[in-house]
Amino acid sequence: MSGNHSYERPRSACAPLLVVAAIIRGPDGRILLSQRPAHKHKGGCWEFPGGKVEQGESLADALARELHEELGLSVLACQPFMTVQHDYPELSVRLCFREVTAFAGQPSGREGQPVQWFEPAALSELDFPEANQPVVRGLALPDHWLILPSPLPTDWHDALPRSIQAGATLVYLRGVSDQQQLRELVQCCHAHGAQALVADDSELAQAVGADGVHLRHQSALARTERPPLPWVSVACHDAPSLAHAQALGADMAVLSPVKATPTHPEQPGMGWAQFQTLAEGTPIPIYALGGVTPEDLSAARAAGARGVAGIRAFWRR
Ligand SMILES: Nc1nc2c([nH]c(=O)n2[C@H]2C[C@H](O)[C@@H](COP(=O)(O)OP(=O)(O)OP(=O)(O)O)O2)c(=O)[nH]1
Repeated sequence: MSGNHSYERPRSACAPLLVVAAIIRGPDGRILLSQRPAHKHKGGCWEFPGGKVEQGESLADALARELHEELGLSVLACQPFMTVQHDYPELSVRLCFREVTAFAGQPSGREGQPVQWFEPAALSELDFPEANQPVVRGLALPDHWLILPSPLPTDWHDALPRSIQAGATLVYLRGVSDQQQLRELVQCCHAHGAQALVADDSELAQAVGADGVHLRHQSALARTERPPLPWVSVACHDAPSLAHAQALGADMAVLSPVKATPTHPEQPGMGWAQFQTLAEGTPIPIYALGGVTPEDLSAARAAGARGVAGIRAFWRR
């Protein structure tokens, strides 16, 4: 603990500092960041432009005010991205990220701060405040995640590319035991710009050229270390499994069931309110699964999800 630090305050004594921060993409897909002034908390780090929400102010009003003051931009439309709670030793923050989908004006650092557009792939190399890590990971992930129907439909050569083109650029190749067929599925994913995960087995993932593994619930609980692959996802159902996913250093978690599904009608699902409580308490990108469709994306993001995942509703015949 940094006992004499000027930001110090007893953590339990007050609510976290509420901050709103913007993901702003230019027409070419680059992302706008500003550099924090040296004298401020996390000085010198790159940040998503934004700042503290004032007493009685809505998140949308705070975002509009901050982007106008700091960058000279007018926000025309925005939507929730992720919400991250983080305890710095000296300060707890609740960062509400918003994706600005339309804006007017040419951004400039109106408070003298450096402002720069970055390629999304360059973000992982930058020095950000620690609280931003889940968002930086989340920006490299898609809104939709496809779980392969099992048994594999015979028309998969047509349906898989169509499903990827519809937005599911992350595909979990489950239920396929034939290595040659898995290899073909991975190649099909890569040829159409998607990344592919296989269940649990890192050696199998490497053998078939997949990008990572999706750890099923029991398999994740049996592990104490992250598999050595670029992408690791974990199937979660509750707070302990999400905490375990975080401890493993997973890049994302799939939290289910949100709603009842045709295959498990007896399970009512946790609903969006419980989903939100669990998702916002876990600093990794979370996907909503269980009775959700691509049309649930807005509801899922409003509840703190990075995106939505599913089987049949995401499979384009
Ligand atoms: N804006 C922003 N703040 C972040 C990010 N990540 C992160 O941990 N923070 C923290 C740093 C600060 O403790 C807090 C933001 O407070 P701030 O002091 O910058 O807010 P502000 O712009 O209203 O500043 P001021 O008017 O008081 O000078 O949130 C981020 O990506 N963007």
